[in-house]
Amino acid sequence: MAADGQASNMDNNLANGSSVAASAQPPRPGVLPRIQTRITTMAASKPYKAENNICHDDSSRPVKAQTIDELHSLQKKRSAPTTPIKQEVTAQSPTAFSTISEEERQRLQLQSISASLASLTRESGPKVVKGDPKRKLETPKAHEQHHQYFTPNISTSDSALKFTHILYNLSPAELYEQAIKYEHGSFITSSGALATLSGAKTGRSPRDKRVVIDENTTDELWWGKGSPNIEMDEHTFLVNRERAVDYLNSLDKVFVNDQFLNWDSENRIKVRIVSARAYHSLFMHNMCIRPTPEELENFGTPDFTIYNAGQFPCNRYTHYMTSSTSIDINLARKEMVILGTQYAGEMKKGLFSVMHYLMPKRGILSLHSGCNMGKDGDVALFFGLSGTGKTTLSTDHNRLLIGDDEHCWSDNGVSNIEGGCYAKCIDLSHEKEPDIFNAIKFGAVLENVVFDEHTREVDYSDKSVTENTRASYPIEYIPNAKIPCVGPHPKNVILLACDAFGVLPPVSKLTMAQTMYHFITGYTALVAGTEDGIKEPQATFSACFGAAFIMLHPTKYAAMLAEKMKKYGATGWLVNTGWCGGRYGVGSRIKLPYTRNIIDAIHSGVLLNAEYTKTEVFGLEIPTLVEGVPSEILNPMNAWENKKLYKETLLKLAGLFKQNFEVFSKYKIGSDNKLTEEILAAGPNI
Ligand SMILES: Nc1ncnc2c1ncn2[C@@H]1O[C@H](COP(=O)(O)OP(=O)(O)OP(=O)(O)O)[C@@H](O)[C@H]1O
Ligand SMILES: O=C([O-])CC(=O)C(=O)O
Ligand SMILES: [Ca+2]
Ligand SMILES: [Mn+2]
Repeated sequence: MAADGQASNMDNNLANGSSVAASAQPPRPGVLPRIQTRITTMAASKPYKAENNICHDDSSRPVKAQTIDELHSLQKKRSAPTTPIKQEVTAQSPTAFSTISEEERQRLQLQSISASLASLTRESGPKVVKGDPKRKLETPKAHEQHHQYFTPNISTSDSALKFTHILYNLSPAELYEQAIKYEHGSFITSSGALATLSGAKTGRSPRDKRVVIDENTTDELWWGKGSPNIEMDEHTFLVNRERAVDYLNSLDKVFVNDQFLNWDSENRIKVRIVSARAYHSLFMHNMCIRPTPEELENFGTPDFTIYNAGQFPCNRYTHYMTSSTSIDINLARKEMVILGTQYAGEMKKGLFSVMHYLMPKRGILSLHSGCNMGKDGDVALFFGLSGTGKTTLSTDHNRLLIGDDEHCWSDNGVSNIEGGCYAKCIDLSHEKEPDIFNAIKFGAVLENVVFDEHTREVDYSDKSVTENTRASYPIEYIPNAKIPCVGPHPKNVILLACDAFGVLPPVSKLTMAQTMYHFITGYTALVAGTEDGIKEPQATFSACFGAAFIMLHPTKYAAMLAEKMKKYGATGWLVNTGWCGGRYGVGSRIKLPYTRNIIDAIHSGVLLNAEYTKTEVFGLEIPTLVEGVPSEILNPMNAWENKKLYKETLLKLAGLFKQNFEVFSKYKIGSDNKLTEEILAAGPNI
C-alpha cells in the first residue's frame, strides 16, 4: 500500500510541476526515492502532462504501432514503384503510354521463372511464389493473392502441391541476411564484406566440364586433344538438368538473378541464374552487369540460363560422369547445369565459355584478359592465365579500369563482359594493392578466407582453407572504374606469364608472329589452387591464355587477334610476372613495383622506342633500360648465379614449348599457310 501511495503521490507532484520540490523532500526512512529519468525535456521544453493519473514522456512522438510486429512493419517501406512498361503505339492500342499493371507484370515475371524451373517430364511442378517463405505476410493462401504465384497446370504430383519461393534479384543487404541466417560459414568481416565458404571445392573443376555434342557443335567446336570441351550427349544433359531442377524445386526457396553480360549494348546477352545459395546469388550480382529497374521490367526471356544445384552431386551411374561433379553446357538449349560443386567461379567461367562461342559468330573476339585505359584514351589488354596478374595489373590507380578478366574486341573497340572483378586475395595487402583492398567492403563476397573470430579482421596470409582465396566485388568499387566499361581499340597487348623456371625476361617486345606464337602457346606456371587439385606451381600451356574457356579451335581466336592488332596497330609484349634469379624455390618472384614500372613504361610509349638486345633461344627483344627496374634483372641470364644451370633450364623450357606447339603446326592461320610458317619460326630456336 505504501508503494502505491508513494507512486500516486509522485505522479501528482510531477503533474503539478513540483517534482523538484518532491525530490528535495527527504525520503521517508527506509524508502529510497523514486528514480526520475527526466524532469522536463530540453529540446521541446514541454512539461510532462498527466492523463488518468499516468505520466507520459512525450518528449519524442510516440510510434504509430500497437504491437512489436506493427512496429517492425513500419521499419521497411516499399521499394519505389518501378516505371511502367511503355508499349508500342498500335492500331489496337492507340494510346502512346498505355501500361500493363504491376499485377500483370508480376504474373509475367513469375510465368517466365516458372517456365525456367519446369520439369521436362512431369505435367506439373511446384508453384512458384515471390518472397521469403519465413516472411508470413508474403506467403499466399491458395485461394487468395492469385497474382502472386504461377502454376502452369492442375496439380498431379506432390511436388506440384508445394510452393517454391523465388527470391528474385535481391539486393546485397537482403542477400547478406539470407546468407547469415541460413548458410553455415557466412560472416560479416570487419571491413563489411561477406565471408563465405565454397565447400569442398575451392577452385574450378575443368575435368568435369561437359559440352553437349550435336549436329551443330560436332563441326563447330574444338574437340579432342588439348580441348576443354569434353563431350556429353543430349540425353545425359537432360538427365542432369532434371536432377538439378528437381533438387532446386525441392527447396523452400531458390534465388533467381536476371542480369546482363557485355557492356557493348548491341551485343548484350541476357542471363538468368537459378541457385540455392545467397552466396551464389550475391556473387553473380557482383560479377554480371546489374540491370536498372527499367531494364529488368523489359527483361523478357533470358538468352541463357544457369541451373546451379552445386550442393547436390551428379549420379555416378549416369553415363559420362567420372566424378560427383558435373558442369554441363548445352548450347542448343542455351542452358548450363552445375552439380556437385559450389565454387562460384564455375558460373562466371561457364558463361565466359558461352561468350567464347556466341561472340566469334558475330565477328567479335572474346578474350581472357584484363583491360584498362589511360587518361588519353590509350587502351591496354592484359592476357594471362589464372594468377598471372590480370586483375592486379589492370587495377592501376593512374588508369581507368575497364575490366579485370573477360572482354570482347569488336569493330567498335573493347567492352567488358562482366559487371565486377574477381581478385585473388592470398597475401593481399593495402600497401601493395590499395584499390583491391579497399574494394573488399559491404557487398563484396570473400571466399574461403580466414578471419579472427572476435574482431573479424581477415588474415590474408592464411591458407588454411585454400591458397585460392578470392574476392568478388562490383567494378564500381574500384574508384577509377570506367563506366560504361567500354573503350577504343587497344594500343598495347600485354601477354602475362608467371614463369616458374625464371628464364623468361621480365619484359620483351614482340613481333606480330611472336605475339601469335605466345598467344597460341599460353604459357605460365599455374599458381596453386585455382584449378582444383593443383597444389604446387608447375609449367602449364593453355591456348589463348584460357584454353579452359575457349569453344572453337585456338587458331580461330588467334587469327582474329592478329587481324585486329594489325588493323588497329597494336604492339605485343611479353611480361614475366614470375620468377627471376633462379627457378621457383631458388629465385624469387619479380617484385610487383618493378612489374608496375615496366607496365608504366609500356603505357607511356617510352619502351616502344627504347634500346633493345635479342636473347638467344627464344629470340626475344629485351630493353637494356627501364626506369625504376634494376637493369641486372632485365636479362635473366645476368640475374642467375649459375650460368650453366640457367642455360640448361632455358633449353628445357624451350623444349617444352616446342613439344606443346607440335599439335598446332598442322593448322593454317589466314588464307594461305604463310602465317603458320611465320608463327612457327617465331618460337624458340633449338
Ligand atoms: N610481379 C607481379 N606481378 C603481378 N602480380 C604479382 C606479382 N608478384 C606477386 N603478384 C601477385 O600475383 C597475384 C596475381 O593475381 P591476379 O588476381 O591478378 O590474377 P589473374 O590473372 O587476375 O587471375 P584469374 O584469371 O584467376 O583471376 C596477386 O595475388 C598479386 O599480388
Ligand atoms: O575462374 C576462376 O576461378 C578464376 C579465374 O578467373 C580463372 O581461373 O581464370
Ligand atoms: Ca582475376
Ligand atoms: Mn580469369
